[in-house]
Amino acid sequence: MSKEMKIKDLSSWPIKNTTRPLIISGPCSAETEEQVLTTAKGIKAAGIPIFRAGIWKPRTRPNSFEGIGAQGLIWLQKVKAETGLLTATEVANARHVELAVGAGVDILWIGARTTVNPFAVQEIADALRGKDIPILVKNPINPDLELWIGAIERLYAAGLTRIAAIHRGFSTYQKQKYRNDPQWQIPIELKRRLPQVPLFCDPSHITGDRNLLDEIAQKSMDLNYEGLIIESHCKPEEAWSDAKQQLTPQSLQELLANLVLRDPEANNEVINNTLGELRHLIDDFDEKLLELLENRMQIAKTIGHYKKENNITVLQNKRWSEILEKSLVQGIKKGFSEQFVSNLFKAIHQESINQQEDIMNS
Ligand SMILES: O=C(O)C(=O)C[C@]1(C(=O)O)C=C[C@@H](O)C=C1
Repeated sequence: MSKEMKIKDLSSWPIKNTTRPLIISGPCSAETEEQVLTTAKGIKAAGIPIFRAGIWKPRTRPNSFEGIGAQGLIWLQKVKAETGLLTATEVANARHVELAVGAGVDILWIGARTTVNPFAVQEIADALRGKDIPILVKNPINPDLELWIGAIERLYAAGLTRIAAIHRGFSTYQKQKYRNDPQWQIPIELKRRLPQVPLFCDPSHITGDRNLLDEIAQKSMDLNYEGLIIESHCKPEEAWSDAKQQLTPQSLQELLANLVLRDPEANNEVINNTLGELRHLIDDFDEKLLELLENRMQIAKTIGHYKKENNITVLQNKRWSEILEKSLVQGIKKGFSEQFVSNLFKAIHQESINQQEDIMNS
């Protein structure tokens, strides 16, 4: 179903100017009427067209602030009336949909903790049947592309056509540089599979740190994302949730002004020819890489037959450790990341194991 989904681009959203990147910003949570309206005025002054605020907050621990609830929707109505901004909020069940749509919220999003649950997504899709409101789907907290696509398909099947995706990173067990691991290959694969779905980056949730927002926002622009959803607050350090990752509308305006926007494609013959020649060289190397891998695999298969005849196990842990360690040293010297060399050789080794297993069992 994915390929055939006729999802409309951002020009179909009720916004006058959808030049890339489309920005959605506002506080993590609506806290007070004053905080919502003051932040919204800052967002308006920063030239941002869509104001976001969490009304219902799914929090990891029950003693955290879990959102102001439905009364916050009245504040969003005031934002609309006083600033003309479009409003957006998160929905996690049919009741949220009913209340948010009833209050005139313009855009909805489904959070990462909801995308993981097909029952919840289906409930939201059913509640939205017949209402083609723009909706954004955050990636699930676990790195499962199929769940992310599945949520988009459920909404599309309910008749929604203005669906976008939000990349907010993936939960990790150990604390790393970022709060949520970006795992860029997953949104890149989403773009390959569903090129028609506009993709937003959420640097606030990826980084968890306002000092790191700019590098993630820039990277997402270099990967050709269509939009950014970034949390902002009139007094970020006093925020009731996610205080470290929010920034003032003024700082956000500076961050956006510093983004370098590059063209998705070259529309100049000289550039296209040069790229064409270089890509030709890449094609040649890719072919050679596959030939080399084929030759390597021939040897692994010969070893497989020999192991079978002599009743030796497929996995040779000591030899495999030697290969990995030596390749890491050599690969890092050549300027590759440890992660890349490790992933590459693990994939090669796994394929060797699979092919030797076939030989053993044939
Ligand atoms: O050295 C071997 O015994 C092999 O079968 C080759 C090979 C490899 O592909 O590098 C494959 C499986 C073993 O676990 C170790 C290494």
